[in-house]
Amino acid sequence: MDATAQQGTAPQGQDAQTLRPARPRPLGLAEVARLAGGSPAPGAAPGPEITGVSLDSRAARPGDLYAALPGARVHGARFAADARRAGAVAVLTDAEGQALLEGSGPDLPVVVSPDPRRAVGAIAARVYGSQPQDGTAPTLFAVTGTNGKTTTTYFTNSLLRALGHRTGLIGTIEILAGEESIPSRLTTPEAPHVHSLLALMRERGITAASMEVSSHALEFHRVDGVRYDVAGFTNLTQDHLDLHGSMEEYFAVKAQLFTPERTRRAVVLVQDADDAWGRRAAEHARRELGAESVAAVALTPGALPDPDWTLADVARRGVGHSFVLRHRDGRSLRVSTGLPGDFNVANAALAVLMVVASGADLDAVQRALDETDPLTTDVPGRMQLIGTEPTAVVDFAHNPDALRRALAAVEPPEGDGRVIVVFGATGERDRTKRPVMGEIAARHADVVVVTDDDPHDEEPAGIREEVAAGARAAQAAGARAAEVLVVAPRAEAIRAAVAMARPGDSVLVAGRGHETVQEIRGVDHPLDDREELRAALADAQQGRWEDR
Ligand SMILES: CC(=O)N[C@H]1[C@@H](OP(=O)(O)OP(=O)(O)OC[C@H]2O[C@@H](n3ccc(=O)[nH]c3=O)[C@H](O)[C@@H]2O)O[C@H](CO)[C@@H](O)[C@@H]1O[C@H](C)C(=O)N[C@@H](C)C(=O)N[C@H](CCC(=O)O)C(=O)O
Ligand SMILES: Nc1ncnc2c1ncn2[C@@H]1O[C@H](COP(=O)(O)OP(=O)(O)OP(=O)(O)O)[C@@H](O)[C@H]1O
Repeated sequence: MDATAQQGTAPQGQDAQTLRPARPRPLGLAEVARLAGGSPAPGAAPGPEITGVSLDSRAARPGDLYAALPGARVHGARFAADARRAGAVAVLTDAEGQALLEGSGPDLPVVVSPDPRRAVGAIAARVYGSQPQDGTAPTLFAVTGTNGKTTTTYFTNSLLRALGHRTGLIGTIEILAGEESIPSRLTTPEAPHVHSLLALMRERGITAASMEVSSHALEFHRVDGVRYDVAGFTNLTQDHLDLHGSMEEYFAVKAQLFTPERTRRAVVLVQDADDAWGRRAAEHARRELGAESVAAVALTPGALPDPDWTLADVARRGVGHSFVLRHRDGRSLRVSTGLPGDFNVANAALAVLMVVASGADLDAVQRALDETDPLTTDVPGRMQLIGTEPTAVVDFAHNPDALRRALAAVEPPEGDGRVIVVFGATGERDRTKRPVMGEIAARHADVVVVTDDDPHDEEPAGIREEVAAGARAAQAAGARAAEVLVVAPRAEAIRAAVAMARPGDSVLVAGRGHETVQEIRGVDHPLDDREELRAALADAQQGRWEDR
């Protein structure tokens, strides 16, 4: 999977980078310097007021402050001349950037800050007026956690719409700030885009918005200057250790969202008594925000000693589930979702309780749930059912926990069908999860077909081998898988899986979900798992007819 894949159906040229609110609030450089905790560089002319912010020269617009940030590969100061050509009127940078600009930099006023990335959010919030305290800003929901963010934001949005809101959305699949879908390149956009989108939503009369907040977003200050009305925590399991180094650090970054600076209220899911991260998230949120501002949710009995809400009466309803949410004061809600997987029970519970935490009337929420079934909304590439004989599902599971749960969700009910899984691992990202995912596949599937995900600049065969090694080791230790195959390219692997499948089997194509391009050595190749799976199923069907 690759969060940078382009999606959506917006008119050409519209994306989070180009959309800006119509009425920015011009800001003088002295104020910029104050917000940045820095100072205008010696000798800099007072400079004009800024009307926008960009941290990428390629997205700079006339009147912008160009934030020239130190990057992993290069310092943004190297692109200050490009930003100026695009119309930027001032530069915000650090001491290293200032040194780079001296002599060869463009003739623009420079504000020097000890930590310019940290300042961008506050400046963008001011210049775009993204969250004024006059009641015109949309009620804002954030969802964080390793898995379930996209699904939960779609559920939240759908329920809010059922309650009569005009809604906005910012996430991995798309951005909705009006009628059209805007392509999304990141799960959480950069701070200037977050603030400009929130301001745009306000201008467009959107009354409630949900957004995904990734750990990258918190680490890179992308949501600084935003205060949410309700923040939700789905779960924490292994992912992104390449960025965070350890689970402890990963948790610490996520926990930042549950502080008074960033949210008024919180809803935290705790899976079971072994869910140490969920418990810690609940304790942390209660400590930071006050117990009365936190709804801690026990998804199973004993998950928490003192839950605010508990989940009860979970029952299958079609491919999905129905369940009841009970508050310790006796209030309750009947909820159902048509999306498969026990994890979608958790996502649905979180969405409903976030809306309740925002102040929605419980009876109105119950009516909306009963009358419009809002949690049966489609979520592209998330447990998306492509065929029924065999059961053929495309899912975005791209880390160990998600893969394990997605495999459990496609288990044939009678137990006589097989589970066939096709998946790979992303190049240049968390290598430690490759053998772990291989092992999980071998333990929960009968046939494992290892293939490519987004290799990026890494050698694909090596990635496949690391995944397959985990599967084979588990197989040797007696795991369920009868076969472990390595097939590339991915379209071939999908065909191979479908060719093997009998009508009672399940085929899960995991890892890429809604994505429509595969990036190999800097080149995007069109590839949509849903189309490939559909085509393979149609061909197999045709073959069966011809054999008759
Ligand atoms: C690993 C990571 O997150 N990197 C982020 C980081 O990039 P970087 O430090 O490598 O930047 P760089 O290429 O060295 O460039 C330095 C600076 O020069 C600027 N620049 C660069 C070139 C140019 O022509 N003009 C220009 O202005 C860049 O905008 C940057 O500010 O800073 C950039 C902006 O300052 C981010 O856009 C970039 O995110 C990249 C695009 C990315 O792909 N991030 C992914 C991993 C990500 O954030 N994913 C999470 C979700 C993950 C998940 O849950 O699965 C997400 O929220 O999407
Ligand atoms: N609550 C959950 N717990 C565990 N796994 C989940 C949960 N919800 C969804 N999943 C699995 O994780 C995959 C990704 O789901 P979703 O896109 O909703 O999460 P996400 O947090 O937005 O992921 P990403 O940040 O990578 O975009 C799904 O396709 C499914 O396999």
